[in-house]
Amino acid sequence: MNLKYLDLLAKKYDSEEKVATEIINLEAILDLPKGTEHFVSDLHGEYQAFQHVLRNGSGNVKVKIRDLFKEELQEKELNEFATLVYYPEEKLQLVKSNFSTKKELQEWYIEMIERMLKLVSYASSKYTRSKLRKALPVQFVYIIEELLYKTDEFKNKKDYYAKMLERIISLGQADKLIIGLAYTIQRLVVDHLHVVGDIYDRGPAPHKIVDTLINYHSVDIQWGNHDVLWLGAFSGSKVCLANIIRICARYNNLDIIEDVYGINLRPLLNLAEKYYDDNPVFRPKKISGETLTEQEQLQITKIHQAISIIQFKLESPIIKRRRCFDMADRLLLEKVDFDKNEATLHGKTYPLENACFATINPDKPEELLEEERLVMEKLLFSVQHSEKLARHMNFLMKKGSLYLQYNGNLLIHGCIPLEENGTMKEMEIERKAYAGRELLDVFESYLRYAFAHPEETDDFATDMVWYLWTGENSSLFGKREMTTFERYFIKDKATHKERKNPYYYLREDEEICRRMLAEFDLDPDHGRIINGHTPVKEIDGENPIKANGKMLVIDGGFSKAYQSTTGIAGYTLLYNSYGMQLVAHQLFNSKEEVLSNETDVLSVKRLVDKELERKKVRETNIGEELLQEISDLNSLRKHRYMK
Ligand SMILES: O=P(O)(O)OC[C@H]1O[C@](O)(COP(=O)(O)O)[C@@H](O)[C@@H]1O
Ligand SMILES: [Mn+2]
Repeated sequence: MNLKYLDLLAKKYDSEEKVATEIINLEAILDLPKGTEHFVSDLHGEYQAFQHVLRNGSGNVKVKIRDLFKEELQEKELNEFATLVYYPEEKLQLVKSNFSTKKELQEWYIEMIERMLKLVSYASSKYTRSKLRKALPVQFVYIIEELLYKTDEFKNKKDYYAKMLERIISLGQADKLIIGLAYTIQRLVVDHLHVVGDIYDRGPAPHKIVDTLINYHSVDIQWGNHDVLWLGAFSGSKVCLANIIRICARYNNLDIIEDVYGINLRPLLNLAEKYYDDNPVFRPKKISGETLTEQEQLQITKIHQAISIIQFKLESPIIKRRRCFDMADRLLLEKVDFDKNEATLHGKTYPLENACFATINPDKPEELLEEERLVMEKLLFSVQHSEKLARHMNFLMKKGSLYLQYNGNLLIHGCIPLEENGTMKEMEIERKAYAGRELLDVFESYLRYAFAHPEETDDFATDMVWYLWTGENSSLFGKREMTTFERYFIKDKATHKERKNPYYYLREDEEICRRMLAEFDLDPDHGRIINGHTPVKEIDGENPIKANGKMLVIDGGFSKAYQSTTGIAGYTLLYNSYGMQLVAHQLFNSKEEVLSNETDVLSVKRLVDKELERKKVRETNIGEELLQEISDLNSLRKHRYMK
């Protein structure tokens, strides 16, 4: 063992007793049941729905409430109490106005605080006291601990506890205590959160999701193609930047760019006003509940066209300079006959609809107008100087990766590109062929390089980030082509098809999933692959549990825009010491609805697997780290203290 390291360790544990105490503590933790993991994916800016799933722990809070109180409370009371735990601030306001006397309110407070304490105690039963302490609201740690650990066998302290509760109320602290306890409960029911990609795009508040994650006690992220698009823009890729603005315009979310991240869209708007007019296919999508004036709609429609054309222009030079991307068939502007207004794709000629090509020079279709070039320069400058975006993107980098092996499972947003015959698909990058895990590692190293060098905007690494968004071999995209251009301009739906990588049907095959797990050094007998990215169409009877349980697809579509195709409002997954459960969530409208109706959004659980023996911390990733720490401490003990 490295002596310097032992010296360092000896500073922290400077007596034999301290070493022994820590060893005993860590060994005890190893035998505790494994903490609950919570998996979510494809949040797509749906902050409120995400909040709801977090707050109810995918139904876990309700289960615990039921376990504890089903004998003494009616269904209605159980629901009311659950709502108080999910949304304490709002619920307190609603309830308090119902009481006519102070006494009634006081009794209610006492009852709620006692129930909450019971729930905290139950939800924390598999944690150490020290871990629970960290989850308690700091300002009330002392009081809560006193109340939680009241061992009042001799009834000596009865008055003492009653007095304490009374004083909490009379000193006006009851609301704060209830709120603090509610958040403690939310935190205790989930030990660790995995976000399997696609936080950004389509929905209105991805930034609020990221802020929530930044404050979350324990989380990791597997980037989705949409997240990588934002990372790409921040890393200097103008084509990624054009894409994020295009998608925000399409879904009427430009305020994320302007108001949230402080990026000035005025230059783009000026350009758009100059060259574009109304165009039905570029009108912002209408998601229920939103109202826009005609003028606002028109403005967005123009911006949407301006940025889409810039995007298509920016794609061409990249495709040309990066032969290994093998995307020549996506040089779409070159396939257009601007006089006849038609395009020839794969030997077939199609008329173009909704044309808006005023800024295109037919002889050099990829060339940006000077005005367009300047707009993009300015946009990139503000993107790279937005403090808030920097904070959010840095967080995505710090907590994120392309894939993750965690407690025996493989978490990945999209796919592992495969050939039809099930072998790993190769891609040649800078004269070397990569496939499977190696390919993903290479992708990730380019992304990290691009992010670390935002001033390099046209280098290979930055282009590669765009490839991760849209390239055939991208593990995040997993389709042969992205037919954005065709969907805007060609009527024939056959051209809109995006052919999926064979992975998407081969993943039904257990043997293939086993091989992929082995590729990532995971045990095929116990591991599973957890995917997001492709909405599971419950409506059509699609099953999210595939390959005999080796493959779980949890994109049920938080995205409002996609709910009509999936029929539900998202899947999440829970993995506790007893096994794994898939949770299907019914449509979530708003927290106001939950608060007023007391109806929790229905969550249907499906057992994926039941552990024969309760899983312990010892068998987890954290367990492995603890075992290493214990072995280090034992060395310290041997070499420093046993003389
Ligand atoms: O529905 P929209 O906004 O047009 O987006 C469609 C595009 O989104 C994609 O599905 C990628 O987004 P997802 O990762 O959410 O599937 C592309 O394949 C497709 O071209
Ligand atoms: Mn995706």
